[in-house]
Amino acid sequence: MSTANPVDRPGLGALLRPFAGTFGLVAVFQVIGAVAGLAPLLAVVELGRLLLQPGPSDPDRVWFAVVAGAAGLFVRLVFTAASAGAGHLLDGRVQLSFRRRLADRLGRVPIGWLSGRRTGELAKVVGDDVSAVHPFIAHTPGDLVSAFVVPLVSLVYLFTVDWRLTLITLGPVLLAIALVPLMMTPARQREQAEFDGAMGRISDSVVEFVRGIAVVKAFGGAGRAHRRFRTAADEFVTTFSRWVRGVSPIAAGMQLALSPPFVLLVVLTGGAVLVGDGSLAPADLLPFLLLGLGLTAPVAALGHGFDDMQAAHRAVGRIRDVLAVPPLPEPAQPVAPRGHRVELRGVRFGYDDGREVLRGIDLVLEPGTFTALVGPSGGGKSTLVRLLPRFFDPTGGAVTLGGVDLRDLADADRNRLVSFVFQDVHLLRASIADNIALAVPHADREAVVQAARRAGIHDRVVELPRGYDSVIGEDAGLSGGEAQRLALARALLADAPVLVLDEATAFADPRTEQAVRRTLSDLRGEKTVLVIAHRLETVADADTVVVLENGSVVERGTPRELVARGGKFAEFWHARRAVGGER
Ligand SMILES: Nc1ncnc2c1ncn2[C@@H]1O[C@H](COP(=O)(O)OP(=O)(O)OP(=O)(O)O)[C@@H](O)[C@H]1O
Repeated sequence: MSTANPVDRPGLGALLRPFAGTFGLVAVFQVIGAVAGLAPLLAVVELGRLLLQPGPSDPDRVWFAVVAGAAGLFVRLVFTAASAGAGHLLDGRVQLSFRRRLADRLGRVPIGWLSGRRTGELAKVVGDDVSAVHPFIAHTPGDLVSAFVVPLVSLVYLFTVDWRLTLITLGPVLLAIALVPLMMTPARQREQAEFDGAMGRISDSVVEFVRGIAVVKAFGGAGRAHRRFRTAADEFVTTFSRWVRGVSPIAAGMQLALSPPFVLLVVLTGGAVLVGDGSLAPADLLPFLLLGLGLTAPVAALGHGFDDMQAAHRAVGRIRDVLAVPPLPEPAQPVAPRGHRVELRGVRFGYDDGREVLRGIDLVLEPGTFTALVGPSGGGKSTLVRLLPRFFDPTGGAVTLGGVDLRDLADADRNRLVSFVFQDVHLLRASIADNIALAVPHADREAVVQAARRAGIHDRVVELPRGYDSVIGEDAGLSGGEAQRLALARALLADAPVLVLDEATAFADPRTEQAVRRTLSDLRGEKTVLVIAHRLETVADADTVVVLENGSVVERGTPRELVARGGKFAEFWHARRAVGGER
């Protein structure tokens, strides 16, 4: 249910713009360091020339060459270290900024979007994906810049020595570049796409298998699950060999062309011919042998770290996807609610697939009333109740609270007025007491215990080794139903006048069912309750029953009226009665 629209994705350039100055500095340092790195090579060339020439050599010039070479080496060390240091500091700042932006965005996206994602998926984006950007920021720009500048400077120098041998020295690089288009033919691209697809299918089948391992083991489907993986792996082998067959001759050709022995062979052969016919001084061959090897660096640099770059590119894509999720618009000037009457007017809603799940709902929840929502599975009940705490905004119509559209209400007002208990309860790794007192952090222990009692979870809590101080996930593991009752205690302590809940599993434990039902009926008149009801007792207690089918309200009225009417609700009622009034 990604709501990310590619058009809204912030570009990498926009994300990195605030750091352009530092990027520039890193690149300049790197260039100075890399160019200075040529000095020792040129010093060796100069020394070669001086020492090889007939007669005694000028000691001043020899010393100058040695000192210049050493100075170049020193400058190279200082500037490369400065560039690496600045690059890593920059990386730290970029990662911090990405994480801040992600945290800010995640704090403002619809709760419904968050609850539709696995925690691990978002943790990966904020953690691993941001870290994967490291080579992109700290290494690649500097490496690439120097990989191009150094050969360029070398080429200029070599041209001044002998243009013919320069062209010969460029031969291997040109050969490698000429092979690049062969990597991009439609056939190669098709093979690459098939390869990526096969990789994807393998990881999907592994994830599916691992995720479902408990179910697969319990239902004895291991053979089938393994078979999916085997099929994906077999298919991968075929695709992989086809890909390798197509690409390896070209890759090998490029590697050969760029390899030092081949470059040396070309330079020596060309040099030998030119020296042989007397048009090149033997000492002039030296710079070509030393600098010629460096000319292949840019092409090799393009290949090196390619996987890291690709991984970083994909990671940035996922970061941009999250940053592109439209946040829930916040009112510029929040309007204060008057009371807490809830009204849904012509509410329509569809998830990202575009299918309408709510098709024009009109519903009023008067303060202090108890409304039960019933209807067939998939009718839209959960979607409807989630609109009240603004998990999503309706795509049409409006939900108002205290006469104010939820979109014009300050978050704090909404949170003060509406609390909810749904099935996907999130508990913090904190004490039971802190979890219950989430919305009221200063609540005293007595109030916490009172709320827990009303939610039917107190007896279970005191059984735990450290009672209310037991830390969830460390001292205590709670069942789904227990977690929901804890969430109910949280909601009761928050004491919001509107309570929205899904009773599906809240009452799973028959021992506490009575207590919770009693609490819910105690709330009559005190709170506005909207409950997705699964039990006849709950429905029977309701002031109003609303039957939701296929996204529309098909019946509404008191339970008695609806049974008498003999429609959908009466059908539901009699069917449930027939199975003993249970779910
Ligand atoms: N996050 C989602 N993304 C896309 N479609 C969804 C999402 N959640 C629910 N739906 C679809 O919306 C429709 C209504 O679902 P909803 O959960 O609101 O129904 P429900 O009446 O609460 O069903 P149940 O009683 O089975 O919980 C269903 O067709 C469902 O497939």
